[in-house]
Amino acid sequence: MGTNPNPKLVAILGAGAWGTALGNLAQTNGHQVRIWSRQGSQTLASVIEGADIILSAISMKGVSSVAEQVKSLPVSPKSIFVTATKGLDPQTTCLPSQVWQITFPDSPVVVLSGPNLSKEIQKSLPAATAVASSIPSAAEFVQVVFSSHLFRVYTNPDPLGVELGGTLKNVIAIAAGVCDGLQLGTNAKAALVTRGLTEMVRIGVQWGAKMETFYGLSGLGDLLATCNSALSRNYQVGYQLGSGKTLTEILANLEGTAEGINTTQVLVQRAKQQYISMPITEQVYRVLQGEITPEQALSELMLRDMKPEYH
Ligand SMILES: NC(=O)C1=CN([C@@H]2O[C@H](COP(=O)(O)OP(=O)(O)OC[C@H]3O[C@@H](n4cnc5c(N)ncnc54)[C@H](O)[C@@H]3O)[C@@H](O)[C@H]2O)C=CC1
Ligand SMILES: O=C(CO)COP(=O)(O)O
Repeated sequence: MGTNPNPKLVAILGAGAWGTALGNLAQTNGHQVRIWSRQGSQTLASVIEGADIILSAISMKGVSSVAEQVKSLPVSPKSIFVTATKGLDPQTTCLPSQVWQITFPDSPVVVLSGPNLSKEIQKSLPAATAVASSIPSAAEFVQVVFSSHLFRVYTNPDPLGVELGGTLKNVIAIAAGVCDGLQLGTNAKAALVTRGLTEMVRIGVQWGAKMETFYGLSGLGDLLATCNSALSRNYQVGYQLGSGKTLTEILANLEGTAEGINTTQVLVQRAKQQYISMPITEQVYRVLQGEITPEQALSELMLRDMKPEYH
Protein backbone atom coordinates (compact mmCIF):
# COMPACT_ATOMS: atom_id res chain seq x y z
CA MET A 1 0.00 0.00 0.00
CA GLY A 2 1.40 3.46 -0.90
CA THR A 3 1.41 6.29 1.63
CA ASN A 4 -1.57 8.57 1.24
CA PRO A 5 -1.92 11.68 3.44
CA ASN A 6 -5.69 11.48 3.13
CA PRO A 7 -6.67 7.80 3.08
CA LYS A 8 -10.32 6.90 2.63
CA LEU A 9 -12.20 3.80 3.64
CA VAL A 10 -13.50 1.96 0.59
CA ALA A 11 -15.97 -0.92 0.97
CA ILE A 12 -16.26 -3.13 -2.09
CA LEU A 13 -19.32 -5.33 -2.47
CA GLY A 14 -18.63 -8.29 -4.75
CA ALA A 15 -15.31 -10.13 -4.85
CA GLY A 16 -15.58 -11.10 -8.51
CA ALA A 17 -13.18 -10.03 -11.25
CA TRP A 18 -14.20 -6.38 -11.31
CA GLY A 19 -14.69 -5.84 -7.56
CA THR A 20 -11.24 -7.29 -6.90
CA ALA A 21 -9.58 -5.14 -9.59
CA LEU A 22 -11.24 -1.95 -8.31
CA GLY A 23 -10.27 -2.84 -4.75
CA ASN A 24 -6.65 -3.21 -5.86
CA LEU A 25 -6.73 0.19 -7.60
CA ALA A 26 -7.94 1.94 -4.44
CA GLN A 27 -5.50 0.02 -2.24
CA THR A 28 -2.56 0.89 -4.49
CA ASN A 29 -3.55 4.54 -4.02
CA GLY A 30 -3.12 4.10 -0.29
CA HIS A 31 -6.76 3.75 0.70
CA GLN A 32 -8.09 1.24 3.19
CA VAL A 33 -10.11 -1.37 1.31
CA ARG A 34 -12.54 -3.92 2.71
CA ILE A 35 -14.15 -6.43 0.38
CA TRP A 36 -17.41 -8.25 1.02
CA SER A 37 -18.68 -11.25 -0.83
CA ARG A 38 -21.50 -13.61 0.04
CA GLN A 39 -18.97 -16.45 0.30
CA GLY A 40 -16.47 -14.46 2.40
CA SER A 41 -15.95 -14.52 6.16
CA GLN A 42 -16.44 -10.77 6.84
CA THR A 43 -19.98 -9.59 7.59
CA LEU A 44 -21.59 -6.96 5.39
CA ALA A 45 -22.10 -4.77 8.48
CA SER A 46 -18.39 -4.81 9.36
CA VAL A 47 -17.33 -4.07 5.76
CA ILE A 48 -19.57 -1.02 5.26
CA GLU A 49 -19.12 0.45 8.75
CA GLY A 50 -17.78 4.02 8.46
CA ALA A 51 -17.04 3.68 4.73
CA ASP A 52 -16.45 6.80 2.66
CA ILE A 53 -17.29 4.81 -0.46
CA ILE A 54 -19.53 1.74 -0.79
CA LEU A 55 -18.79 0.37 -4.25
CA SER A 56 -20.96 -2.35 -5.72
CA ALA A 57 -19.48 -4.67 -8.34
CA ILE A 58 -22.19 -7.29 -7.89
CA SER A 59 -23.66 -8.99 -10.96
CA MET A 60 -27.04 -7.48 -11.90
CA LYS A 61 -28.94 -10.49 -10.61
CA GLY A 62 -27.72 -9.82 -7.06
CA VAL A 63 -27.94 -6.02 -6.92
CA SER A 64 -31.48 -5.62 -5.51
CA SER A 65 -31.02 -8.21 -2.79
CA VAL A 66 -27.63 -6.81 -1.73
CA ALA A 67 -29.02 -3.25 -1.71
CA GLU A 68 -31.84 -4.47 0.58
CA GLN A 69 -29.31 -6.15 2.87
CA VAL A 70 -27.28 -2.93 3.10
CA LYS A 71 -30.47 -0.97 3.85
CA SER A 72 -31.13 -3.14 6.91
CA LEU A 73 -27.75 -2.08 8.36
CA PRO A 74 -26.43 1.21 9.74
CA VAL A 75 -24.89 3.21 6.86
CA SER A 76 -22.65 6.17 7.57
CA PRO A 77 -24.27 9.46 6.44
CA LYS A 78 -20.99 10.32 4.68
CA SER A 79 -21.04 7.16 2.52
CA ILE A 80 -21.08 7.64 -1.25
CA PHE A 81 -22.48 4.71 -3.23
CA VAL A 82 -20.64 3.78 -6.41
CA THR A 83 -22.04 1.29 -8.88
CA ALA A 84 -19.83 -0.54 -11.38
CA THR A 85 -22.42 -3.12 -12.51
CA LYS A 86 -23.36 -3.10 -16.22
CA GLY A 87 -26.87 -4.50 -16.48
CA LEU A 88 -30.63 -3.98 -16.31
CA ASP A 89 -32.95 -5.34 -13.64
CA PRO A 90 -35.17 -7.92 -15.39
CA GLN A 91 -38.22 -7.23 -13.18
CA THR A 92 -38.22 -3.43 -13.23
CA THR A 93 -35.86 -2.61 -16.18
CA CYS A 94 -34.10 -0.30 -13.67
CA LEU A 95 -30.41 0.44 -14.08
CA PRO A 96 -28.16 -0.54 -11.15
CA SER A 97 -27.74 3.08 -10.03
CA GLN A 98 -31.53 3.46 -9.90
CA VAL A 99 -31.77 0.41 -7.63
CA TRP A 100 -29.21 2.00 -5.27
CA GLN A 101 -30.82 5.46 -5.46
CA ILE A 102 -34.33 4.10 -4.78
CA THR A 103 -32.97 2.15 -1.81
CA PHE A 104 -30.91 5.12 -0.52
CA PRO A 105 -32.78 8.25 -1.68
CA ASP A 106 -30.69 10.61 0.47
CA SER A 107 -27.24 9.31 -0.46
CA PRO A 108 -25.10 10.31 -3.44
CA VAL A 109 -24.84 7.61 -6.10
CA VAL A 110 -21.98 7.59 -8.63
CA VAL A 111 -21.78 5.46 -11.78
CA LEU A 112 -18.35 4.15 -12.81
CA SER A 113 -18.10 2.79 -16.35
CA GLY A 114 -15.62 2.61 -19.20
CA PRO A 115 -13.49 0.27 -21.31
CA ASN A 116 -12.18 -1.66 -18.34
CA LEU A 117 -11.43 -5.31 -19.02
CA SER A 118 -10.53 -6.36 -15.49
CA LYS A 119 -7.84 -8.85 -16.51
CA GLU A 120 -5.84 -6.06 -18.18
CA ILE A 121 -6.26 -3.81 -15.15
CA GLN A 122 -5.10 -6.63 -12.88
CA LYS A 123 -1.97 -6.84 -15.03
CA SER A 124 -1.32 -3.11 -14.36
CA LEU A 125 -1.98 -2.11 -17.96
CA PRO A 126 -3.16 1.50 -18.38
CA ALA A 127 -6.89 2.26 -18.72
CA ALA A 128 -9.40 5.11 -18.43
CA THR A 129 -12.93 5.29 -17.13
CA ALA A 130 -15.76 7.74 -16.46
CA VAL A 131 -17.50 8.57 -13.18
CA ALA A 132 -20.82 10.37 -13.23
CA SER A 133 -23.37 11.51 -10.69
CA SER A 134 -26.20 13.98 -10.30
CA ILE A 135 -24.03 15.30 -7.44
CA PRO A 136 -20.80 16.47 -9.14
CA SER A 137 -18.79 16.66 -5.89
CA ALA A 138 -19.49 12.96 -5.29
CA ALA A 139 -18.14 12.05 -8.74
CA GLU A 140 -15.07 14.24 -8.10
CA PHE A 141 -14.48 12.46 -4.77
CA VAL A 142 -14.54 9.07 -6.49
CA GLN A 143 -12.31 10.40 -9.27
CA VAL A 144 -9.63 11.33 -6.72
CA VAL A 145 -9.83 8.01 -4.87
CA PHE A 146 -9.36 5.83 -7.99
CA SER A 147 -7.14 7.99 -10.24
CA SER A 148 -3.54 6.93 -10.72
CA HIS A 149 -0.85 6.88 -13.38
CA LEU A 150 -2.39 3.61 -14.58
CA PHE A 151 -6.07 4.48 -14.23
CA ARG A 152 -7.24 7.80 -15.64
CA VAL A 153 -10.67 8.74 -14.29
CA TYR A 154 -12.79 11.39 -16.04
CA THR A 155 -15.90 12.95 -14.54
CA ASN A 156 -18.98 13.13 -16.76
CA PRO A 157 -22.20 15.12 -16.17
CA ASP A 158 -24.53 12.46 -17.62
CA PRO A 159 -24.85 9.49 -15.21
CA LEU A 160 -27.70 7.94 -17.19
CA GLY A 161 -25.71 8.02 -20.44
CA VAL A 162 -22.56 6.67 -18.80
CA GLU A 163 -24.46 3.78 -17.23
CA LEU A 164 -26.45 3.01 -20.38
CA GLY A 165 -23.27 3.06 -22.50
CA GLY A 166 -21.67 0.30 -20.42
CA THR A 167 -24.89 -1.68 -20.24
CA LEU A 168 -26.07 -1.49 -23.85
CA LYS A 169 -22.67 -2.22 -25.39
CA ASN A 170 -22.79 -5.75 -23.95
CA VAL A 171 -25.48 -6.66 -26.50
CA ILE A 172 -23.32 -5.37 -29.36
CA ALA A 173 -20.28 -7.20 -27.92
CA ILE A 174 -22.25 -10.44 -28.23
CA ALA A 175 -23.11 -9.53 -31.84
CA ALA A 176 -19.46 -8.71 -32.58
CA GLY A 177 -18.43 -12.08 -31.17
CA VAL A 178 -20.96 -13.80 -33.44
CA CYS A 179 -19.56 -11.85 -36.40
CA ASP A 180 -16.01 -13.04 -35.63
CA GLY A 181 -17.18 -16.60 -34.87
CA LEU A 182 -18.74 -16.66 -38.35
CA GLN A 183 -15.47 -15.21 -39.76
CA LEU A 184 -17.30 -12.43 -41.58
CA GLY A 185 -14.27 -10.15 -41.82
CA THR A 186 -13.27 -6.65 -40.79
CA ASN A 187 -15.71 -4.70 -42.98
CA ALA A 188 -18.69 -6.59 -41.57
CA LYS A 189 -17.50 -6.05 -38.01
CA ALA A 190 -16.97 -2.32 -38.56
CA ALA A 191 -20.47 -2.01 -40.03
CA LEU A 192 -22.00 -4.03 -37.20
CA VAL A 193 -20.35 -2.07 -34.40
CA THR A 194 -21.15 1.29 -36.04
CA ARG A 195 -24.79 0.38 -36.57
CA GLY A 196 -24.81 -1.07 -33.05
CA LEU A 197 -23.73 2.31 -31.72
CA THR A 198 -26.59 3.88 -33.69
CA GLU A 199 -29.00 1.57 -31.88
CA MET A 200 -27.48 2.43 -28.51
CA VAL A 201 -27.86 6.14 -29.25
CA ARG A 202 -31.43 5.67 -30.49
CA ILE A 203 -32.73 3.95 -27.38
CA GLY A 204 -30.39 5.82 -25.02
CA VAL A 205 -31.51 9.28 -26.10
CA GLN A 206 -35.15 8.22 -25.87
CA TRP A 207 -34.36 6.98 -22.31
CA GLY A 208 -33.14 10.48 -21.46
CA ALA A 209 -29.36 10.24 -21.94
CA LYS A 210 -27.26 12.76 -23.86
CA MET A 211 -26.21 11.70 -27.35
CA GLU A 212 -22.58 12.79 -26.94
CA THR A 213 -22.09 10.51 -23.93
CA PHE A 214 -22.36 7.46 -26.21
CA TYR A 215 -19.33 8.72 -28.15
CA GLY A 216 -17.26 8.79 -24.97
CA LEU A 217 -15.44 6.20 -22.88
CA SER A 218 -18.47 4.33 -21.58
CA GLY A 219 -20.10 4.02 -25.01
CA LEU A 220 -17.80 3.96 -28.03
CA GLY A 221 -14.80 3.33 -25.75
CA ASP A 222 -16.29 0.21 -24.21
CA LEU A 223 -17.56 -0.97 -27.61
CA LEU A 224 -14.01 -0.78 -28.97
CA ALA A 225 -12.70 -2.80 -26.02
CA THR A 226 -15.31 -5.51 -25.77
CA CYS A 227 -16.13 -5.97 -29.47
CA ASN A 228 -12.45 -6.67 -30.15
CA SER A 229 -11.24 -8.66 -27.18
CA ALA A 230 -11.50 -12.31 -26.32
CA LEU A 231 -11.26 -11.17 -22.68
CA SER A 232 -14.84 -9.91 -22.89
CA ARG A 233 -17.27 -12.56 -21.66
CA ASN A 234 -20.04 -11.09 -23.82
CA TYR A 235 -17.79 -11.32 -26.88
CA GLN A 236 -16.89 -14.90 -25.89
CA VAL A 237 -20.59 -15.84 -25.75
CA GLY A 238 -21.15 -14.40 -29.22
CA TYR A 239 -18.00 -15.94 -30.66
CA GLN A 240 -18.99 -19.40 -29.52
CA LEU A 241 -22.56 -18.97 -30.80
CA GLY A 242 -21.06 -18.01 -34.16
CA SER A 243 -18.87 -21.09 -34.00
CA GLY A 244 -21.93 -23.34 -33.68
CA LYS A 245 -22.23 -23.93 -29.92
CA THR A 246 -25.54 -23.67 -28.07
CA LEU A 247 -26.01 -21.12 -25.28
CA THR A 248 -26.36 -23.94 -22.75
CA GLU A 249 -23.00 -25.40 -23.78
CA ILE A 250 -21.37 -21.97 -23.65
CA LEU A 251 -22.73 -21.06 -20.20
CA ALA A 252 -21.59 -24.40 -18.78
CA ASN A 253 -17.97 -23.30 -19.31
CA LEU A 254 -18.12 -19.49 -19.12
CA GLU A 255 -15.87 -17.92 -16.52
CA GLY A 256 -17.76 -15.05 -14.83
CA THR A 257 -20.84 -13.08 -15.81
CA ALA A 258 -22.02 -12.14 -19.33
CA GLU A 259 -24.61 -9.47 -18.50
CA GLY A 260 -25.52 -8.93 -22.17
CA ILE A 261 -27.65 -12.08 -22.24
CA ASN A 262 -30.14 -10.71 -19.73
CA THR A 263 -29.76 -7.13 -21.00
CA THR A 264 -30.79 -8.24 -24.50
CA GLN A 265 -34.08 -9.68 -23.18
CA VAL A 266 -34.93 -6.55 -21.20
CA LEU A 267 -33.97 -4.30 -24.08
CA VAL A 268 -36.05 -6.11 -26.68
CA GLN A 269 -39.13 -5.68 -24.46
CA ARG A 270 -38.44 -2.01 -23.86
CA ALA A 271 -37.77 -1.31 -27.53
CA LYS A 272 -41.05 -3.00 -28.48
CA GLN A 273 -43.04 -1.06 -25.88
CA GLN A 274 -41.54 2.23 -27.06
CA TYR A 275 -41.65 1.48 -30.82
CA ILE A 276 -37.87 1.83 -31.16
CA SER A 277 -36.19 0.00 -34.00
CA MET A 278 -33.28 -2.16 -32.74
CA PRO A 279 -32.62 -4.69 -35.49
CA ILE A 280 -29.22 -5.92 -34.25
CA THR A 281 -30.47 -6.34 -30.69
CA GLU A 282 -33.51 -8.21 -31.97
CA GLN A 283 -31.37 -10.65 -33.97
CA VAL A 284 -29.05 -11.17 -30.98
CA TYR A 285 -32.16 -11.97 -28.94
CA ARG A 286 -33.41 -14.52 -31.46
CA VAL A 287 -30.02 -16.21 -31.68
CA LEU A 288 -29.74 -16.35 -27.86
CA GLN A 289 -33.23 -17.88 -27.71
CA GLY A 290 -32.17 -20.51 -30.26
CA GLU A 291 -34.99 -19.33 -32.58
CA ILE A 292 -32.62 -18.76 -35.51
CA THR A 293 -29.03 -19.57 -36.40
CA PRO A 294 -26.31 -16.87 -36.53
CA GLU A 295 -26.30 -17.27 -40.34
CA GLN A 296 -30.04 -16.57 -40.48
CA ALA A 297 -29.54 -13.51 -38.26
CA LEU A 298 -26.91 -12.23 -40.67
CA SER A 299 -29.15 -12.57 -43.68
CA GLU A 300 -32.08 -10.94 -41.82
CA LEU A 301 -29.86 -7.92 -41.14
CA MET A 302 -28.44 -7.70 -44.65
CA LEU A 303 -31.82 -7.99 -46.37
CA ARG A 304 -33.68 -5.34 -44.37
CA ASP A 305 -35.46 -2.62 -46.34
CA MET A 306 -33.14 -0.05 -47.87
CA LYS A 307 -32.93 3.19 -45.91
CA PRO A 308 -30.82 6.31 -45.45
CA GLU A 309 -27.92 6.01 -42.99
CA TYR A 310 -29.27 8.73 -40.70
CA HIS A 311 -32.91 8.27 -39.88
N1 LIG B 1 -14.92 -8.12 -15.32
C1 LIG B 1 -14.86 -6.99 -15.98
O1 LIG B 1 -13.94 -6.79 -16.79
C2 LIG B 1 -15.87 -5.93 -15.75
C3 LIG B 1 -17.11 -6.20 -15.22
N2 LIG B 1 -18.03 -5.21 -15.09
C4 LIG B 1 -19.34 -5.47 -14.52
O2 LIG B 1 -19.21 -5.75 -13.14
C5 LIG B 1 -20.20 -6.70 -12.74
C6 LIG B 1 -19.51 -7.87 -12.08
O3 LIG B 1 -18.68 -8.46 -13.06
P1 LIG B 1 -17.52 -9.47 -12.67
O4 LIG B 1 -16.85 -9.07 -11.42
O5 LIG B 1 -16.71 -9.66 -13.86
O6 LIG B 1 -18.39 -10.78 -12.41
P2 LIG B 1 -18.03 -12.03 -11.53
O7 LIG B 1 -18.94 -13.10 -11.99
O8 LIG B 1 -16.56 -12.27 -11.51
O9 LIG B 1 -18.45 -11.56 -10.06
C7 LIG B 1 -19.77 -11.26 -9.72
C8 LIG B 1 -19.87 -10.97 -8.25
O10 LIG B 1 -21.24 -10.76 -7.92
C9 LIG B 1 -21.58 -11.57 -6.81
N3 LIG B 1 -22.99 -11.92 -6.84
C10 LIG B 1 -23.71 -12.43 -7.87
N4 LIG B 1 -24.98 -12.63 -7.48
C11 LIG B 1 -25.06 -12.26 -6.18
C12 LIG B 1 -26.10 -12.26 -5.21
N5 LIG B 1 -27.32 -12.70 -5.50
N6 LIG B 1 -25.81 -11.81 -3.98
C13 LIG B 1 -24.58 -11.38 -3.66
N7 LIG B 1 -23.55 -11.36 -4.54
C14 LIG B 1 -23.78 -11.80 -5.77
C15 LIG B 1 -20.68 -12.80 -6.96
O11 LIG B 1 -20.57 -13.51 -5.74
C16 LIG B 1 -19.38 -12.15 -7.38
O12 LIG B 1 -18.70 -11.64 -6.25
C17 LIG B 1 -20.99 -7.06 -14.00
O13 LIG B 1 -22.16 -6.29 -14.03
C18 LIG B 1 -20.05 -6.67 -15.12
O14 LIG B 1 -20.76 -6.30 -16.29
C19 LIG B 1 -17.75 -3.93 -15.44
C20 LIG B 1 -16.52 -3.60 -15.95
C21 LIG B 1 -15.49 -4.57 -16.13
O1 LIG C 1 -17.45 -4.31 -19.43
C1 LIG C 1 -16.39 -4.84 -19.55
C2 LIG C 1 -15.17 -4.13 -19.93
O2 LIG C 1 -15.37 -2.77 -19.99
C3 LIG C 1 -16.27 -6.30 -19.35
O3 LIG C 1 -16.82 -6.91 -20.44
P1 LIG C 1 -17.46 -8.35 -20.29
O4 LIG C 1 -18.48 -8.24 -19.21
O5 LIG C 1 -18.02 -8.65 -21.64
O6 LIG C 1 -16.35 -9.27 -19.91
